[in-house]
Amino acid sequence: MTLTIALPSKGRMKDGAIAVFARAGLAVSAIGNDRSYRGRVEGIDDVEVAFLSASEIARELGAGAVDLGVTGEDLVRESLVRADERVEICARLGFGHADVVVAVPDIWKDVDSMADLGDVAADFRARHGRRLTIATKYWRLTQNFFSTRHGIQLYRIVESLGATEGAPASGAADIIVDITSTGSTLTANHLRILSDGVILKSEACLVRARKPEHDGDPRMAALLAAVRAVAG
Ligand SMILES: Nc1ncnc2c1ncn2[C@@H]1O[C@H](COP(=O)(O)OP(=O)(O)OP(=O)(O)O)[C@@H](O)[C@H]1O
Ligand SMILES: O=P(O)(O)OC[C@H]1O[C@H](OP(=O)(O)OP(=O)(O)O)[C@H](O)[C@@H]1O
Repeated sequence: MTLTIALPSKGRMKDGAIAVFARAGLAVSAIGNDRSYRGRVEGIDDVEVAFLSASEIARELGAGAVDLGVTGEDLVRESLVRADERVEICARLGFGHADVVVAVPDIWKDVDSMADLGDVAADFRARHGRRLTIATKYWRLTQNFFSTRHGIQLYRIVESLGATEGAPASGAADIIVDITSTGSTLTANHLRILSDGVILKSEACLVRARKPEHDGDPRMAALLAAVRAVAG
């Protein structure tokens, strides 16, 4: 049986993933020309590479359609219900660092923590005639953090697929949940992370689909050992 490794075809994760594999002695090349979405690892015949987008890699790992993949932990935890039952994070790769955070307008001076935000949410309908709204593409992470972790139930998620930080200023939502690395987009949009508002500290990870046939497969053991030796 051929093992399939999914690597990012584009975007932030692509170069870092190829570089980690190269350091691990696994030289990845595209089959055919550079636009090809299939590749191979030089010198290893029964392993194939599929080039996919980072978010697709998370979904394909969850479905068991690929064996190993490199993608962001945020995408794994957002895309998959009970992610730890379906996949294993085998190594943290030391690039693609970004935090998924709860951020509020700077001018909300009295709101520093999730508890403060809970108070605001509880009063919101009485004050404004509607629920507190949160712009995000991270539905699952937001619901888990607000409802399960902090017991905040009175809010509404407004889906945002881009320029999320602009939502409070445009009136599309009151607050946001989004990914940040340098923090400059938040600052430019007059937003502030709550003191306990970091939902997840994400980075690029080597992730394995949990499949029984991997147990005792020397190819899987060798791939994991090689990448782990150079991770971080
Ligand atoms: N500053 C950052 N902003 C956004 N994502 C970042 C940042 N730094 C690291 N990342 C990581 O990169 C991932 C997004 O990468 P990319 O845009 O290539 O993925 P994608 O969602 O598959 O792309 P697309 O939406 O085009 O299909 C994030 O989910 C996160 O893990
Ligand atoms: O904390 P920072 O370093 O400012 O980075 C965070 C920003 O970068 C990403 O957006 P990007 O503009 O790259 O576009 P994208 O939403 O298409 O990923 C992300 O969605 C944030 O908006």
